Amino acid sequence: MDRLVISGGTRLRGTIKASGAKNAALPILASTILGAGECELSNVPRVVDVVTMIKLLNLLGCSISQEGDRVVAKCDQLRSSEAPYDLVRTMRASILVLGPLVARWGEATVSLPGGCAIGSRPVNFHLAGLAKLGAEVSIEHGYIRARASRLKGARIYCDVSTVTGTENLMMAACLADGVTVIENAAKEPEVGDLASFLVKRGARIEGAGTDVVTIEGVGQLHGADHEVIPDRIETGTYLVAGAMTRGDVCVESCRPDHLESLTLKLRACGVTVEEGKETLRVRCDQRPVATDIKTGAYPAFPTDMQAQMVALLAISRGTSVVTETIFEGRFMHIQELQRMGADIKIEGHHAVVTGCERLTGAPVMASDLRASAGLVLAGLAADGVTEVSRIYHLDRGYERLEEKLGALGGIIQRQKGSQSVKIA
Ligand SMILES: CC(=O)N[C@H]1[C@@H](OP(=O)(O)OP(=O)(O)OC[C@H]2O[C@@H](n3ccc(=O)[nH]c3=O)[C@H](O)[C@@H]2O)O[C@H](CO)[C@@H](O)[C@@H]1O
Ligand SMILES: C=C(OP(=O)(O)O)C(=O)O
Repeated sequence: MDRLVISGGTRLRGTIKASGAKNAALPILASTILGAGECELSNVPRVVDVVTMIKLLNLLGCSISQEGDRVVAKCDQLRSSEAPYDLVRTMRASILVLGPLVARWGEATVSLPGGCAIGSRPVNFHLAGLAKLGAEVSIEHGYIRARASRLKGARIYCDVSTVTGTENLMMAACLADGVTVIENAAKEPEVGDLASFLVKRGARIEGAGTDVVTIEGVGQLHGADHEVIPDRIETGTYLVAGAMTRGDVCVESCRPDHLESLTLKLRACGVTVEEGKETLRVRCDQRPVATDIKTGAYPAFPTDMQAQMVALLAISRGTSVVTETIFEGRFMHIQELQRMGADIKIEGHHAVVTGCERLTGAPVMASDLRASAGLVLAGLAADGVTEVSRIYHLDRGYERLEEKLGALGGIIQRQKGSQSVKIA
């Protein structure tokens, strides 16, 4: 298994470009099932989750090819309506083929996503919503089975705002008879990006990006071209890296308006943040100061940036309270940060972080995608060498991470399998 070996203590400086958003590209790719006609997508990140989604769609009968950041997709016929456990267990977002398959082909068999290191992640709202749209839904032998000769528009209220749940139901409703209204819909920018793509393909959707989305079903969707929005979590990760290493980092081709909850908190920590139209630059020449963080649904502070901010607060002046409200098991990075000298106590869904002057490099183990990112940032700011193992989690969602950090002056190398790397 690959590991990252990081020699900490270098101030990161320079400019890098944001990649396309994984969490927008995945539902957009899944939505290609909804109609015939070629779709050309650009700014698609080259990450393992995208490769997995393309593999799954090809298995179902779509024809998808990727070259660089461009993907050409066509879905004229279906070979299978089953998303097998082997693929779904590696990527929870595979659940996103459920709504499109039922809507276009009348049936779907999708493995229930496996357990995940960030807590229980039920899909009950996806299933209840599909049932409201008239699908017959059951769970058999670990698989969700859904059938409907034609879905029918309905009013769907989600008790909790769910990102992939909203996306699944919005896609399904595009081909339903009549009007669907999703209430307490997720407002994340990735939901809005999916809706823009669907509208280009002939869907009738209003209100995406607000908590009430209205979809009027149409007979079919056609092909369209689309550029995926920049990845706000990847952007945020590099900004926090700049701040933690007392550096000067600029991320280009990003969306500052999608990152306001983060830039507000970075400023509260004493970091200088400059916003351009499509750029964000952070500068920090002293120890950041403590601030409290509470994760929540967009536009609140993203849970996907929590681990990275905990790493920053671990070296800040003062004590911060970090409250995780979305996933109960999303503090796995804390135990590893403690191994690097961080002073953090977990009290239920709060982490009390008392900043220390310096972290010290150590071997640490990644438990999920953003926990891994938090550990990499801690390693960049720490004294000495940090080895982050199980980085297959990182590869799910960060494109060319070592290359981008290396371009900023970070000393970071990938160690393949049992190979050992010496860092001067
Ligand atoms: C591929 C993708 O876009 N992943 C993102 C998506 O995940 P994902 O869409 O899985 O997360 P949700 O928005 O669904 O989860 C939000 C909350 O709702 C709960 N819930 C969700 C669905 C359901 O049927 N029942 C239920 O109880 C979850 O347990 C969680 O507590 O949003 C999360 C929250 O911003 C992010 O961390 C993930 O990066
Ligand atoms: C949790 C994440 O992804 P997923 O929902 O695909 O597990 C993430 O992107 O941080």
